Amino acid sequence: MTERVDPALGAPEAVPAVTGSLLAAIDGPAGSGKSSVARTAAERLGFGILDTGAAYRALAWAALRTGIDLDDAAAVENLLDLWHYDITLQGTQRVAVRVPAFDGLPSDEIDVTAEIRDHSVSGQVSRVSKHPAVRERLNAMFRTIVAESGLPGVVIEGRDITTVVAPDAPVRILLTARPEVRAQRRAAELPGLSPEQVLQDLIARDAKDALVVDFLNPAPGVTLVDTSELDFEQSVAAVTDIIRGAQAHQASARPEEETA
Ligand SMILES: Nc1ncnc2c1ncn2[C@@H]1O[C@H](COP(=O)(O)OP(=O)(O)OP(=O)(O)O)[C@@H](O)[C@H]1O
Ligand SMILES: Nc1ccn([C@@H]2O[C@H](COP(=O)(O)O)[C@@H](O)[C@H]2O)c(=O)n1
Repeated sequence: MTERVDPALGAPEAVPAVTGSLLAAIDGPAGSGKSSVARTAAERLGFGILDTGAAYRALAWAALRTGIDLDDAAAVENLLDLWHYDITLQGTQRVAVRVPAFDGLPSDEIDVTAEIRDHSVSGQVSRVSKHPAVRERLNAMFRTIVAESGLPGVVIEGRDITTVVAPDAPVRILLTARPEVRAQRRAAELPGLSPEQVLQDLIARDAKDALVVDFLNPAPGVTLVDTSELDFEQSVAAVTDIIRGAQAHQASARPEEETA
């Protein structure tokens, strides 16, 4: 399912509450398995998955392509006024942006699914995610996407989902692993880079991102899932078990609510 969202419509006062379907919020540092583990868990549960980092990456990609200064909050906000952003919540992930009226860019939608994972974007994305006003706009967009998804459940993953975007979600997980373990796993999918280089990059990005939000320590009520000693399947099972537990709890609480 593809959602087209205009962030300009997502001003804080216009944002629908994140209610209805079961929402599972997952945060974690770079390379902790948010995309892969959370996505597999969501698929097994029949839920949608909203990868919020993809929006920051797409915004950084668009800023780089249009030549604006990523450190200039007003310029990045102006870009948010002009772009359209699409992301799939189910099936193979597809991320697309349309940025009209910029030199050298076609006004039609561009599929950026692969390009936003490039090292050149990963290395610059923290420059757009550091702006509080940009975060507010994107957070409003995320809440709108979830509220309008019509899905029985959505897993939403990022850095500040358990604390800022959906602090009332019935499931809130901080997914983590030791930096060396994360670097080893990430290096296995990036043959050109050594684990040492990947570790340096991960640590540098986490340090920049941690200046803005805390995704290294679980907030009160957030369940810590450390996968350092777990394989992929065990990690997925840990996450799905927590979500299934919340589903069962919600189902058992519902008849009481209805008769109250
Ligand atoms: N428990 C695990 N055991 C083995 N490999 C794992 C485990 N968890 C994640 N991985 C692998 O680690 C790599 C990084 O995971 P992933 O891309 O999902 O992290 P991420 O948190 O989304 O990273 P980023 O924030 O940089 O986008 C992937 O290759 C994934 O398959
Ligand atoms: N909720 C979020 C999600 C992401 N970011 C920023 O985006 C970058 C890319 O995120 P990935 O999950 O794809 O690694 C990340 O480094 C942050 O700068 C964010 O700020 N908040």
